[in-house]
Amino acid sequence: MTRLSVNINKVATIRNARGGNNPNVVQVAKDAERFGAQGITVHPRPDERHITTQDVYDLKQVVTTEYNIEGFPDERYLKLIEEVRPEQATLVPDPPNVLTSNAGWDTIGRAEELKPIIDHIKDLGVRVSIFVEPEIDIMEGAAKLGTDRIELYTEMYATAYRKNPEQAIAKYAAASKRAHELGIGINAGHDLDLENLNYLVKTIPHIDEVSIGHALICDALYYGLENTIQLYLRELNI
Ligand SMILES: CC(=O)[C@@H](O)[C@H](O)COP(=O)(O)O
Ligand SMILES: NCC(=O)COP(=O)(O)O
Repeated sequence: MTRLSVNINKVATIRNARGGNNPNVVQVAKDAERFGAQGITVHPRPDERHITTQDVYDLKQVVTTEYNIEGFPDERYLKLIEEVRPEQATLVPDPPNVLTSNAGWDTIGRAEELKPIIDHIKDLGVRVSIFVEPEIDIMEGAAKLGTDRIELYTEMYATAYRKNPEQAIAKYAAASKRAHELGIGINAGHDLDLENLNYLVKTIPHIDEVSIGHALICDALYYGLENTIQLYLRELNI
C-alpha cells in the first residue's frame, strides 16, 4: 500500500505572506492527519521562504503519523535531524537559492560526500531517503550508499504524462524495478497531482510513499482540505 505524505510547505507560504499565524501550520498538520494523511512532509529551506526552523520543532510535537523532513544535508539541516529525529530524512541536492527542487543526487559522483551523511543519519535511528532521477546506474549507486529508500523525482513524469503516459513512466518503471531488486525502498514525489497519481502507483508496484504538496494545497483551495486529502487517497486506492 502506498502511503500519502502531505507536504505542507505551501501552507507556510500563505502564512508568511502576512507575517501572522494564519493559516496555522501546526493546526493544518493535525487536521491533515485527521483527514487521512499518513505522513507530514516539510522542506525547511535555508531562507525560510515557507517552513521555518521553528515550524520543524513545533510540528514534531503534534505529528503522529510519519514525519518526513526534506532538505540539503548542510549543518543546519543535520542539526534539525539530530534534534527532531523524524521518522524519515529525505536528502535533496538543492542549492539554497533554487526556486524548487529540480534535480536528483548523482549517487556515483557524490558518493564520497553522501555516504558518511547517510551513515550518520541511520545511526540516529532515522530512515534515510535520497531524491534521485530514474536512472539505473543511479539506483545502483544508491544501493552502494546504503540508503534505506530512494525518492523518485517525478517532475519529468508529470510533465510528459499528459502527452504520452506510457512514455512518461517507462524510465520510472525500469528504475523502480532495479531499486526493488537491490532491496531499496521506493518513495516518489514532485509535481504529482490528481491527474497523474493513479497511473503512477498502478503501473509501478512497490511505491512505499508519495509526498505531495503543491498540487494538493492548490486543489484544497477549490475542494477543501478534507475533501482533497480524500480525493488523493482515492487515487491511491486507499
Ligand atoms: C523535494 C521535493 O520535490 C519537494 O519537497 C520540493 O522540494 C518542494 O519544495 P517547495 O515547496 O519549496 O517547492
Ligand atoms: N518530495 C516531494 C514533496 O514533498 C512535494 O512536492 P510537490 O508536490 O510540492 O511538488
